[in-house]
Amino acid sequence: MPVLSDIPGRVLLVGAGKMGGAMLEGWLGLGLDPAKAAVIDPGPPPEVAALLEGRGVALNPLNGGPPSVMVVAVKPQVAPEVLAKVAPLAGADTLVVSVMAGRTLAFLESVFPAGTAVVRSIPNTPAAIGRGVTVAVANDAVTDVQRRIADALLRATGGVEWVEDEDMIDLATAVSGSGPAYVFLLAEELAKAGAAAGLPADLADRLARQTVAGAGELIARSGIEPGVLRQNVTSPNGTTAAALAVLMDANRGFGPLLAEAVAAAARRSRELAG
Ligand SMILES: NC(=O)C1=CN([C@@H]2O[C@H](COP(=O)(O)OP(=O)(O)OC[C@H]3O[C@@H](n4cnc5c(N)ncnc54)[C@H](O)[C@@H]3O)[C@@H](O)[C@H]2O)C=CC1
Ligand SMILES: O=C(O)[C@@H]1CCC=N1
Repeated sequence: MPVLSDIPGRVLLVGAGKMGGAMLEGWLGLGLDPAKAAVIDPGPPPEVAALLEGRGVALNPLNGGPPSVMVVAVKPQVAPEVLAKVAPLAGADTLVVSVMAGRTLAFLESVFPAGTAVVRSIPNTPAAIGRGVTVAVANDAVTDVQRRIADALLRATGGVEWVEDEDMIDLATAVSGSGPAYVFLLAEELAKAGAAAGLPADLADRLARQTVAGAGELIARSGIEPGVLRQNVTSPNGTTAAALAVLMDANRGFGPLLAEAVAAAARRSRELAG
């Protein structure tokens, strides 16, 4: 696997918000030369602006020649307008890596010259602490070397799963791309339920956060399947069994609710294709 310091030429990041900023931080942390990175963004958030200034990464450079990689991390809704402006900066050998939800390989190929190498991917926000997971698909123009470069850039924020079938990206968006929000909602609602049941609200909040964080870490570190970890909490006819009878209800439990949520997110991803 190439290390980031080996990437030839420049890496141009278009859109350095939550996701683009987290990726850039990961790249610089893993050895990408700041002089070989550049950002196009009319208004990056203050913490990203500070990172750019602190590390000497060029913001909105007027020249520099075609980058070897252009990473696109603007909102999918503004993609046509933004890409119309930045596409001319790409050269024949530029690899385009998109992290935009919904925007398809066909859309991206329509914006850049025929034959442009394009990777469509979907990361998630634990990328900010190097614990993200990204699912990626490459078009036929992507060379082996370019795929390894894309892999190294995406892997700077966590794991990477490559798929061959682009339809999997909409489904992955609904599971891992949006998934952190489902887990954060669980922490919010668990705290609320605890407070409603009579715990002091601040204690309920601390217990819920620590429970979600600790349970996630246990999955990560133990390597034990979530179903087995669940059973390890569940004493026969005990308190957990009483709660799970509600949460695992075939009609109104987590199962059917999450299936509906995942289907809604995947549908929205397909709508964003534009
Ligand atoms: N936040 C998330 O959980 C995930 C986001 N994504 C994708 O990442 C992309 C970015 O999302 P976020 O970082 O959350 O949004 P964000 O709003 O934090 O960042 C977008 C950035 O684009 C910049 N921007 C706006 N107009 C621009 C222009 N004309 N040229 C260059 N930059 C411009 C904004 O100033 C902002 O810094 C989206 O396409 C989203 O679908 C993908 C997976 C997860
Ligand atoms: O909500 C969204 O559209 C983006 C994509 C996945 C997570 N956030």
